[in-house]
Amino acid sequence: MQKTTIAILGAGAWGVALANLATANGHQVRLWSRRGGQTLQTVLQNAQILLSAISMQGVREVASQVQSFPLSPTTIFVTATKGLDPQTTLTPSQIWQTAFPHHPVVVLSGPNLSKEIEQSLPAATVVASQNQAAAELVQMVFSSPCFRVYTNPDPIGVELGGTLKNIMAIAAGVCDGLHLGTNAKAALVTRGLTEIIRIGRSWGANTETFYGLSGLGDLLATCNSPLSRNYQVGYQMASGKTLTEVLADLPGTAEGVNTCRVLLRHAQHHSITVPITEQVYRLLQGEITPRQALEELMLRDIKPEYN
Ligand SMILES: NC(=O)c1ccc[n+]([C@@H]2O[C@H](COP(=O)([O-])OP(=O)(O)OC[C@H]3O[C@@H](n4cnc5c(N)ncnc54)[C@H](O)[C@@H]3O)[C@@H](O)[C@H]2O)c1
Ligand SMILES: O=P(O)(O)OC[C@H](O)CO
Repeated sequence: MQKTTIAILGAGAWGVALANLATANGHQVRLWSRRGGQTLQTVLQNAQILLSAISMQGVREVASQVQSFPLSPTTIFVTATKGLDPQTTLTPSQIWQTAFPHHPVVVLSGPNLSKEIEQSLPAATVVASQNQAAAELVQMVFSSPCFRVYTNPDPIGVELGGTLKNIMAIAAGVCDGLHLGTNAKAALVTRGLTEIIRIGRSWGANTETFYGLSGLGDLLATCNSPLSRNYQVGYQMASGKTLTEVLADLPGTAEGVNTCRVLLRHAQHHSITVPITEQVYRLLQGEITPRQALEELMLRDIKPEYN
């Protein structure tokens, strides 16, 4: 395929892993970090694809910085961030689309623990956009024998799958940290998926998307791997550490911590029942212990599985 010029914003674990995948395919990749190297203007010059792998806390600020520089009208935006904006509850793709209404925006999300991808272990992901041609171009850019990329027409569903599973991964870490067993973990992850779907539908996502790689796939990866920073938050809190202690030693960002707060606000505003999110929030706030969170979930009113 033709070689593409790609600007990757955010040189953290995920930005670097994605940069390596595109470089290995022969594309020209420029990586930007707020902590040095090339200027944003230089990195953006002639970029056909602008990929953001910035943590949620920086997305709005960086999107507004990018607005000050000239871009080709055909530049495709790709967002790989898994979070929700605390001020607006917008998703990262909604922020980029609002800032650049005439450009195609593609969401890249899936079961992608960066440490495994850096070792060239096999993995799959999803690129989702309402602009199919843009999604297909991004698919070509990143596909390789060890990284299989699927397209999907439901960007909000793909994005929310990756974002909401972080809260469930914190809960799964607690479950394993308390040694609650395989039955408990299966129940938690399955009810977690139900909760994700309930929220996702309120955002306009397709239910089916949550059964795919970016939903169930990412949920399984993150809830079962000690490589996940979100899982580590829950696991270490179950071992008696405070959130502050865990975050002090955590390598990189655990987006689920902030997502939980933003999501709970959204759920309360729209009267959506989110029992797992609620208990994770209270645990992160230091209001309850991991054991109390478990009791709260087990002692809820009994009910039909689906309603
Ligand atoms: N690491 C993974 O395995 C992985 C996989 C898929 C998706 N993600 C998602 O990708 C995003 C980044 O994750 P990561 O693991 O690379 O995190 P990280 O903490 O390693 O890196 C975050 C990057 O964002 C930058 N950043 C943060 N605030 C900024 C600001 N205000 N202005 C400019 N830059 C800012 C940091 O400098 C850093 O380069 C997260 O949303 C995460 O959920 C991570
Ligand atoms: O380390 P985490 O918990 O941010 O998870 C990384 C990816 O989102 C897994 O797909």
